[in-house]
Amino acid sequence: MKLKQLIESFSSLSEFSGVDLEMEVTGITDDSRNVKPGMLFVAIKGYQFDGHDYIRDAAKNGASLIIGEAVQPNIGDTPYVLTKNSRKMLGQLCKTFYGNASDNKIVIGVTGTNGKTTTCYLLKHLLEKAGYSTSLIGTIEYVINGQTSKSLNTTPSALLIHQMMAQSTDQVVIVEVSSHGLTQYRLEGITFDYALFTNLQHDHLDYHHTMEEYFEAKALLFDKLKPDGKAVINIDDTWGQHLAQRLLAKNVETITIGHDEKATFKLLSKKGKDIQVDTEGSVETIYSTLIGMHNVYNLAMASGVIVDMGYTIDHINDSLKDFAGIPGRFETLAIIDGVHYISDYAHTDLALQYCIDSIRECKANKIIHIFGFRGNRDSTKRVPMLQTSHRLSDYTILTTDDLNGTYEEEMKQTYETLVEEAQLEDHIDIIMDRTIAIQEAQKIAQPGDYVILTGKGPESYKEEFQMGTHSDKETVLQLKLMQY
Ligand SMILES: CC(=O)N[C@H]1[C@@H](OP(=O)(O)OP(=O)(O)OC[C@H]2O[C@@H](n3ccc(=O)[nH]c3=O)[C@H](O)[C@@H]2O)O[C@H](CO)[C@@H](O)[C@@H]1O[C@H](C)C(=O)N[C@@H](C)C(=O)N[C@H](CCC(=O)O)C(=O)O
Ligand SMILES: Nc1ncnc2c1ncn2[C@@H]1O[C@H](COP(=O)(O)OP(=O)(O)OP(=O)(O)O)[C@@H](O)[C@H]1O
Repeated sequence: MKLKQLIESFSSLSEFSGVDLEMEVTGITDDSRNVKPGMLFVAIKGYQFDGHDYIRDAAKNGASLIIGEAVQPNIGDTPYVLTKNSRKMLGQLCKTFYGNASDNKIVIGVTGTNGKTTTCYLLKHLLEKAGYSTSLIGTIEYVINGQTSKSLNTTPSALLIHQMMAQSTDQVVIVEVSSHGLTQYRLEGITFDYALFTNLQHDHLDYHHTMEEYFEAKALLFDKLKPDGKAVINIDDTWGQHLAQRLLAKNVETITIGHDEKATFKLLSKKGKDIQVDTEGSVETIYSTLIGMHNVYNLAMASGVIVDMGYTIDHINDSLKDFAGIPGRFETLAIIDGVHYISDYAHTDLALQYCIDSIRECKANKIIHIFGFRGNRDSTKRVPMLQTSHRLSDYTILTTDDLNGTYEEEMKQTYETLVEEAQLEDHIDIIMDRTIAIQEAQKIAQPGDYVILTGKGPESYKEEFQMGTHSDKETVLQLKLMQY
């Protein structure tokens, strides 16, 4: 594609003055190692590396044009464009290079602290049952045209996301939208038909610093709605209420979900797993297959979209009958000697509350909760999470999650301090080897008890443990084998 075609939609072309606009651009990358002759290289100042340090490598590899935020480096004949925001520029260029793909599909973005993955999988299932082919880009995997690949980020880089959008021949693309992705312009140039907000809870404050900053990051998704795009907001969440008010003031069509009298998709009551809803005057029941109040919200959010697309609650009920659930989201790993082993990806205080309450819904005798905190991540959520675990479960075992470079001994000391700070004395233990912690739980559990493992979900262990297993599921299945 010629450079002039690539930038013709830009409002200002002054940055490109002096550059040959007739040049052919054969590809775009922000990684010097991937530059091939004729490609355009965008230098990004990152958290780990600075792409500007690799500009000479990119030129040596044959880049036709280099774009960056630093003053012109000495790179011989290779033209250089100075821009204010390389990340944004990367998204804008990719949008045109990959054919404005999101403009021509139904694109649904789901953001919020918790429930993104679950809501996305519910949406995928309900849409496929309605006959739509559906791509999914999220935390667990990327699924494009039925082909699955490993997820690198919940929201991938602008380059990857535009490439996947173009590659997808599916009618719908569902995107899990992280606040990191939004603030890093990974979604620049992507437009949405539906944008969903599940909730905002205390998390990622190592990155966003304050809840207000975190909220504003999430709110950026709603600026990316197509002109006739719609917002779907959980207004039982106070941040959701705030967002809905803001969007309604801007005349953005907004579907509100919640118990509030004013909600467009009103939640009336929950009996067991069944949810009674009022969709603009018509009261119906959704026969859910999912446990827990949090999943009432997730299902209501997905249903809000499906109903708006013209499908009935009957369609939702028929479709839910064979919904298989989601790996590591309240997943039963095994039942050994009458003891249930559950894996859940809860990593906030409220998620833990929902998760442990869900086990109570299953009529558990005793609940043994095993979890840990990630090294070098938001530490302000640790005390409330520990207090919640101790209050709602019968026995808490603190163990290792990903250490992310923190020494195990240091994390152990952190745990000891946390236990002291939270003034917890009984029914709590610290066992740093995650596999041994699970084995110890097995020793004390009785038939009818539940052992709940939170934090890791289906993810592989980053650390090595005594049993040599690589995930909570493998550990539990190994214990089952050892038993018989
Ligand atoms: C801190 C952070 O968010 N980093 C993300 C960011 O990396 P970055 O842009 O800072 O990249 P970098 O590695 O410092 O490199 C800078 C530049 O130098 C270039 N480079 C580097 C080396 C070289 O030889 N040549 C070269 O050109 C790189 O290609 C890059 O363009 O952009 C990358 C591409 O989009 C992301 O993969 C990467 O995610 C890292 C791996 C990460 O762990 N991020 C987490 C915090 C995250 O984003 N999480 C959210 C989910 C959060 C949730 O649970 O809700 C997510 O969306 O995944
Ligand atoms: N609507 C919700 N409200 C609060 N907690 C929830 C909700 N939905 C799920 N959870 C809890 O959060 C955990 C993660 O759920 P899910 O993967 O759907 O969220 P997520 O937003 O995609 O998180 P991540 O991006 O970290 O994967 C679940 O295992 C459950 O404990």
